[in-house]
Amino acid sequence: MAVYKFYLGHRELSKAVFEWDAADRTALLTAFMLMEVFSHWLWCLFVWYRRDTYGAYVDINLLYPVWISVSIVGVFLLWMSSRFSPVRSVSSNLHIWQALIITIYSVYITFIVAILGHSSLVTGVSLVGGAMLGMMLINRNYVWRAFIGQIIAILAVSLLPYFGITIPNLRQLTATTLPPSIHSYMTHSDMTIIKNEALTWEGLNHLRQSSNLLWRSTHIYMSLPKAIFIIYMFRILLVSLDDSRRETLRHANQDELTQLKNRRYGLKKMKYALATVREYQDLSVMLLDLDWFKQINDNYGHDVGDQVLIEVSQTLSQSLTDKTIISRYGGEEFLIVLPDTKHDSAMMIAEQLRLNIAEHVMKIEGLADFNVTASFGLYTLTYEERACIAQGYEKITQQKTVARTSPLIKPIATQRAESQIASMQKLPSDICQRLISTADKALYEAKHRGRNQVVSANEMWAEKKGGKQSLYKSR
Ligand SMILES: Nc1nc2c(ncn2[C@@H]2O[C@H](COP(=O)(O)OP(=O)(O)OP(=O)(O)O)[C@@H](O)[C@H]2O)c(=O)[nH]1
Repeated sequence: MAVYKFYLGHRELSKAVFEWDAADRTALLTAFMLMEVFSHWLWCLFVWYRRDTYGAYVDINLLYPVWISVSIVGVFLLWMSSRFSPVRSVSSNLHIWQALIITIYSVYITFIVAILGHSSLVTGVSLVGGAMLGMMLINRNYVWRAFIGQIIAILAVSLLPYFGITIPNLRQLTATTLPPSIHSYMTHSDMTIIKNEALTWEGLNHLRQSSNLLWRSTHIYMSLPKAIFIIYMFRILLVSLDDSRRETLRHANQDELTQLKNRRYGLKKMKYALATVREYQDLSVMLLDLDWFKQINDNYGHDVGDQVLIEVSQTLSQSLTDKTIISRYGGEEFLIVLPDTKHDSAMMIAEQLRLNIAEHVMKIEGLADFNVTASFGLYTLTYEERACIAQGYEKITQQKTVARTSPLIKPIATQRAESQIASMQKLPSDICQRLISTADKALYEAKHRGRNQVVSANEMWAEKKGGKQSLYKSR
């Protein structure tokens, strides 16, 4: 078993523990149980060693059978943990062992809780913490059943005295206050002390305080280390969950080959950029497509094609700022969104990118150096056009809303909610697609004009005769 890996940091350890196979995790849980049982055994030893002092608060006659029971459970768990290697190969056996271990532990903990006088601290930590730890390490169904069984058993043990059944208890009862008439409040053991010795008020008080101190310390000793350990394990689990969540998100948003954002995430970021663009800010969109990329694949092979895609992606990332949204839109096509960028600046950026790609020399082992080029289609959505689109869109939505609603006056809450929605949806939902398809038309034109160049859809429209063109009127 890989428990020796505790020298690892908690992040590494978390990975290691949760990647272990089921038999190792069961063995780890057994080791935890064993440590707990051993701590109980040490407590018995301590009380027995100081029996002259603690004999007044602990039932020493009962301590011996308890000690023997704790020892038997300890030896049994020790034997079980040594049996995991053979069990590992037969997985069905492992399930039986898991069920057995958790049942024995539940019965044992119920016994300890009852025999110690139903400490709420020990009960709480054992029930909740033990179940949490168990669920992290072994079959959750077994732990869940054991948890329910333990609750029923602890409830039963607590209620039995009300049905006249007395359960042996290690804790000797002592008076907790000094009433005016001592005899009517004394328990049997206190009465014995009073009969044998002349008990003073201070003596009784001392007895009460010492007893409380012993039992409180016992409950803390039996609960806190376990609670700290379980919280530590839980932290490890959460670290591991955080890591895997981050990893999943990274995979969901990133293109595996180029490490750029993927199409889905690029579009999501673009939508967000459009929703948060400020008044008087323009937004530019570029589509970039490598030229004659099929020939690269055909001439040099798919691996070289992949390498080209990686290097072009690196050139893009290195040439653009963090604010720019760069994503792999398709095979050899990239989508670049420049928030708060005017048309002229966007043209300059695109031209610079084109040069950077064209000047980058592909050095591939076993092949002569070569260069690739790219064509660019660009479109800038100016704030004036955005305002026009938003206005037109608002009119349409208002008309639709009036047609749908009754002439009755709407409640203020509804009006407020509607105006909020309207302000959030200022632009039509297909705006991203429109922007991209407009940039795509410019890209097509760039290919048509001979490739390795930047074409702006805004300039294309300006050059065209016959009326003003715009994103929603250009068909
Ligand atoms: N190596 C590699 N090739 C890819 C990948 N994705 C798409 N391709 C290839 O990219 C090529 C694109 O070819 P075309 O669409 O004909 O474009 P082109 O050859 O670049 O020609 P133009 O765009 O007209 O300049 C196809 O052969 C695809 O198989 C990829 O991830 N890796």
